[in-house]
Amino acid sequence: MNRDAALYALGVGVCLSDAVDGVELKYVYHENGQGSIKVLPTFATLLVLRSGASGYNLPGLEYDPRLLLHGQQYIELYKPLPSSCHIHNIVSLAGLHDKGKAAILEIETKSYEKESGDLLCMNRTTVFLRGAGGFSKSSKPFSYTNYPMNQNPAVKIPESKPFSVFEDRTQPSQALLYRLSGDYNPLHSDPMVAKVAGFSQPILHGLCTLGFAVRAIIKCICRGDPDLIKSVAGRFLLHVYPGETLVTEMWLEGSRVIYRTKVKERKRTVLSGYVGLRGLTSSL
Ligand SMILES: CCCCCCCCCCCCC/C=C/C(=O)SCCNC(=O)CCNC(=O)[C@H](O)C(C)(C)COP(=O)(O)OP(=O)(O)OC[C@H]1O[C@@H](n2cnc3c(N)ncnc32)[C@H](O)[C@@H]1OP(=O)(O)O
Repeated sequence: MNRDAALYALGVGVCLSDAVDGVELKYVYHENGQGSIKVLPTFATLLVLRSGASGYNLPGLEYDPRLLLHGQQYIELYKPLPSSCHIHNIVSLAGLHDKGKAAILEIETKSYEKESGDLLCMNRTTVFLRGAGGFSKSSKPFSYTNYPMNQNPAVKIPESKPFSVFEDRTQPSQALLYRLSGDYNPLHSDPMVAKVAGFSQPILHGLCTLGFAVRAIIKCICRGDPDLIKSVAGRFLLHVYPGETLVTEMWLEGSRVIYRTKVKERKRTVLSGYVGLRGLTSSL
């Protein structure tokens, strides 16, 4: 897993503009005799891929996998992720909604460390299935959720000036590097597949964009300490093309950071959400 964690870190832009970055080198290299590298909290999103399932199969729900988009991600972290362990996942249905033009499916995955039996993290993945809605009566569209409203990633962005802003340029090859962490969906690598899905070229994985945004928060708000991250919520609002520049704006609201990520070249918001922090004691 050490190698997986380092490969993931490179995929979400660690040391992209500075190969000896003082706060990020620890994610890819263990200096000073450290036994292992530090694992980024958003590495938790990859643990979901270890469930072994290749699709979302729900009897009666038909959809075209080529039109599937990642809609939202919610993560709870219960302890820092170890750099090496075996994972046992428990997967359940957290939500299903008929939006007419689309169906929204929410899958919850709890990841346990096999050796200790400890619950490491929970991921709630929302997928937006374009063209798969309309399976219930339009007078009362079906909607089921099994989690509290305060875990909804949709946020209201403050009107005040952001507390901090961080800019990072993704590489044209970013998705090709990120996919090596295990999400091999051809939407991110194959121009023909991307065209069928409605894009002019392959798009970046939503979880890659989220990884860039959370790294920005760790740098600017957590003073480089990834263990301060308790939860992460993000809603993917628009696709990102590899090579575009991500600008993440951050606002502090108590123990939460509200954030918004824009693509600089197109001046469009692509992601927004919040990050829950633990133990942020000193004033910033
Ligand atoms: C057995 C299971 C094992 C578990 C396995 C888990 C595997 C985990 C891997 C998951 C990987 C998934 C594949 C990854 C793919 C990608 O990474 S795709 C790239 C990232 N995503 C994107 O680029 C999407 C960007 N967003 C958009 O393009 C748009 O927001 C949209 C999703 C197309 C929606 O836009 P639009 O059609 O204009 O919607 P609206 O008309 O505004 O809203 C309609 C209703 O839908 C709600 N909604 C809108 N956006 C979202 C969203 N992002 N997430 C959730 N819900 C959304 C919106 O609120 C509306 O609802 P109502 O208000 O009730 O009407």
